[in-house]
Amino acid sequence: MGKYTVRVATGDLFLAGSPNQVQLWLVGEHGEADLGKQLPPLCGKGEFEIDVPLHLGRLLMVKLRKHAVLLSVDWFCKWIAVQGPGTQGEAFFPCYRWVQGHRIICLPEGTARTLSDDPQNLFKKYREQELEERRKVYRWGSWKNGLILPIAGNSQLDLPRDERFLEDKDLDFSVSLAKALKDMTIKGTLDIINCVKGLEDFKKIFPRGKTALAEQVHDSWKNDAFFGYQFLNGANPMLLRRSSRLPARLVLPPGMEDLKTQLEKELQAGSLFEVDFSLLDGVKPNVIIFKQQYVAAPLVMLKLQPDGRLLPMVIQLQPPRYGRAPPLLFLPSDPPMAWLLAKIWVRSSDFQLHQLQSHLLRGHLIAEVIAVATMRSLPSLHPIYKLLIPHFRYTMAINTLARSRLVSKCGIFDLVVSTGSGGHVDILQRATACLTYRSLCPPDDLADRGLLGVKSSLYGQDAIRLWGIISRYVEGMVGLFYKSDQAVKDDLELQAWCREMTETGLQTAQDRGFPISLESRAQLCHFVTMCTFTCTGQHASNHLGQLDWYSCIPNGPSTMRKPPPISKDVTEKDIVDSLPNLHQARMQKTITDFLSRRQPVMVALGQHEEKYFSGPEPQAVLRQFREELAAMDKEIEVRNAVLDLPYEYLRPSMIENSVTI
Ligand SMILES: CCCCC/C=C\C[C@@H](/C=C/C=C\C/C=C\CCCC(=O)O)OO
Ligand SMILES: [Fe+2]
Repeated sequence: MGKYTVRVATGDLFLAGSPNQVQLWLVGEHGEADLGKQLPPLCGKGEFEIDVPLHLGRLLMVKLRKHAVLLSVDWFCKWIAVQGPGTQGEAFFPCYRWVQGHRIICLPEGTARTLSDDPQNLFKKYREQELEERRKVYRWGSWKNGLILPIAGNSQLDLPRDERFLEDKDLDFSVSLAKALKDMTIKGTLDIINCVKGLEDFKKIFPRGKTALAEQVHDSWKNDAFFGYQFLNGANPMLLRRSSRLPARLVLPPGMEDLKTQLEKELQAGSLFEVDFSLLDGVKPNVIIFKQQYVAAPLVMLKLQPDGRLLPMVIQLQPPRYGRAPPLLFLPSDPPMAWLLAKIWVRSSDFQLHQLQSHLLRGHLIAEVIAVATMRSLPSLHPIYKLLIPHFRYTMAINTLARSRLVSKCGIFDLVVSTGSGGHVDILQRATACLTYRSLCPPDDLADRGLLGVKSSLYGQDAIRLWGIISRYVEGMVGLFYKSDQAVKDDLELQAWCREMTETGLQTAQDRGFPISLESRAQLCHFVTMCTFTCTGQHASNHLGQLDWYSCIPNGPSTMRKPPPISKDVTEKDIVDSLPNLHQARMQKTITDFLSRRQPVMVALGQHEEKYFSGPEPQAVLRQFREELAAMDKEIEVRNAVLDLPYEYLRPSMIENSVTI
């Protein structure tokens, strides 16, 4: 018994408060005290003192219930802190979610606990009730067969309120989208008088890139070294791989002996690389306003020069077909327009696989599976929940928007992308079928692609560096709560979480290397590091480059309006007639600029303010994480300062703490 001081923190945004009164209970190990209806939770922080006649002992949780006389108004509660007998300083009860309706909400004290950390089962019932409720609220949906599962819901309003954009994000997204679409409409009306007769006209109509790098793309996109560089450090660094043999599909017609000799020489030297777009082979192209669009499935062979440049050696635009003459091979020595059109076809193919496989699937959709599986399987007391929850912010919301407005029927893909109107779903299904666990873990992925130690792969260097920092952060936290491999095996909540992700969310992905159980602390750390990296660095490295590399339409055509060339007799008009028309180009630029603009409402990696963990040790681990991120950020800044083409997409200060756009 004694005097307790209670502090209540409401969300900072305007709509976070509520006029409703809130009833509080203090739950200790020896008893429970009803504090009655205390201050209405207005914005900001509230505090009150109260005498409690009972001996509560150590405080385990705070319970709260909102009372509405007339109108129930949701309240965003950040946290509650209590000081008094038995709290050893101030006990902290994290919440960081909306309090809705009149249900009693239980907020356990912030110390992370696995089931084995609760030998008296003081929290067992609470954990079970919380998960039972979460499974009702966070339900797996289904968008298309053969894909990993999304959250159920067709719009943000179908999502749990905790997953929807808060008002600042919502306002920024809506206002900037409306402005972008307005600008597109206004400039689009001028397109009636504009016409693109030559490639330079694209530059006149879309004069300036929004960044210094975008400006360089506008100037240098035709250059072979620039073309090769993009496979290392461009918008889509996920397809390049070192050749271990000449690809079977690369049939060299007679007269190409020199090329064969050069390819073999590079192969023997270990400097031959390839980018194979076979995943696009046979994808049904879109028809846009009754006009057939076109898709190809190129193969590019490149050589890594001693100076670090990656130069294209040959482009094959389509795979060989049985019973037909070998496909034409395009060479740097070909007539300039023919070679340029071949490169443009590769760029358009890269746009398709980048946006669908590298960005949407391996960034957005995997992050969503991680988020939904966690919300369905780990209670808020669990250390892995506390570790991962900051990396889920807005992901379900942005993906629901993508499914309803981007890859939906009559969405952006149908309107302006050559793989729209169903081809995009086919590509997602094919990409899902070959999605491996190793490919989501840069140390394994880069090893498998022969990119470890390649100095000109800045993406690779930064990805490995960031993976290491995240890995140490995860190990630091896991080490606090799991003292043996057996403790990992014995954690039934953790095992259920892993299985829910792999078997349900990822749709029996154990066939592709994903674990369905966690047998050791090392395996747990690797898995949680993959989750954290995917929600942060993986998405950022495939999202941020759009602004730089796709603002120059010929460098990333979202569609092609003529079939791939079957001769080298190519004119500039053939190229212009193949590229997106002005309306398509303007829409592409509008959407990619809108999506990839630097987000004003943004939490950078590791910089979340929410305090989910109580206790000095987890805070120390988080502090160390932030120090390592800051060091990496500074070193990238110094490195980039002397580079003609700076690589920024894995700079910690540029990486969002979750997938939010
Ligand atoms: C043409 C670019 C396509 C990029 C697709 C890749 C990943 C998904 C993207 C998320 C987008 C989410 C929502 C988009 C919402 C609205 C776009 C405007 C459509 C409209 O005008 O209705 O990653 O950033
Ligand atoms: Fe994105």
